[in-house]
Amino acid sequence: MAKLVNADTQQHELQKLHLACKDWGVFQLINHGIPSTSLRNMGNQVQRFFELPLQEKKRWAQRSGSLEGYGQAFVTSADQKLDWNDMIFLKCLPIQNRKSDLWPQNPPEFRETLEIYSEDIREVTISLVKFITMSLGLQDTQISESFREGLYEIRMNCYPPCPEPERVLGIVPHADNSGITLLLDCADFPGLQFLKDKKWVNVEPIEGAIVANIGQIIEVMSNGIYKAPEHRAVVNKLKGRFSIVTFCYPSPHMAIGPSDKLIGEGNAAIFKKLTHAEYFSKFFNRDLDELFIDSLRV
Ligand SMILES: O=C(O)CCC(=O)C(=O)O
Ligand SMILES: [Fe+2]
Repeated sequence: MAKLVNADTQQHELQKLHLACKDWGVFQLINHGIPSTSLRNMGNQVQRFFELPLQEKKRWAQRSGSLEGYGQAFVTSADQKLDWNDMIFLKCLPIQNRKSDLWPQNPPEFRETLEIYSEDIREVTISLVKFITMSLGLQDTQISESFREGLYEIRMNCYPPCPEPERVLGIVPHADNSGITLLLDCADFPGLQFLKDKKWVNVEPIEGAIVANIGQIIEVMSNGIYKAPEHRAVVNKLKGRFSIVTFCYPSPHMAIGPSDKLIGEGNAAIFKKLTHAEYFSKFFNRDLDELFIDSLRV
């Protein structure tokens, strides 16, 4: 990530970050420190995995009742239109959370590339969250440091070309339940869109950049100053697209609630304080007719 050198420049950059987090909840990171060759390797491994024959990919298929492994997102109702999406979802950090039987051994460098990539993403996350808390005016490093022992879960998406792209979505509109999400877009045409002022806005892929968006945990910690933006993926008639999406969560020991420094003196907490376990239990038992974020309000 760009080193912020003098105090004026730093204040100016923090103000820009503040506006990006407040008005958009999403921005593109350049000069983040991960070499572009390493991003390219990761993209290549994921593409090579998805291009394997179905029977081969199924060696790492999801087990019943879990999203981890190769497969598709949960079907939540019988009349649901399915996402035009194939994925492999793997818990990457901490290392003890890895289910190595679900980590592909084909292509042969897949595992090692993913190991390196997840460590790189963790470093970027810790510094990015530090700057995000600074842009909120918080002087503590407790939040950013909690991402050092955080959870890093990677969803690799494949959106095949679709003969009738206007009739389906790659991923239906949603906000992420993460702290932040870091997305590597492997395409050279847009597919990811964010809702801004009731309109869908394309993210134009920038070679070597990482798309960062605020997740609902940072929304809660910021007491709603920053919002987890709604987004979706659309598909293309002629071209397939891959994306590599890391959901970054703070340490499970960290409570999920508005930062103490942002409440009091006329600022009431708008979200409850929950343990990590309570937050996830609420998420997995959520009422699908209600927005998850609304169930977190006081
Ligand atoms: O692939 C994309 O562009 C979006 C993916 C996404 O939003 C997700 O996996 O949560
Ligand atoms: Fe998402």
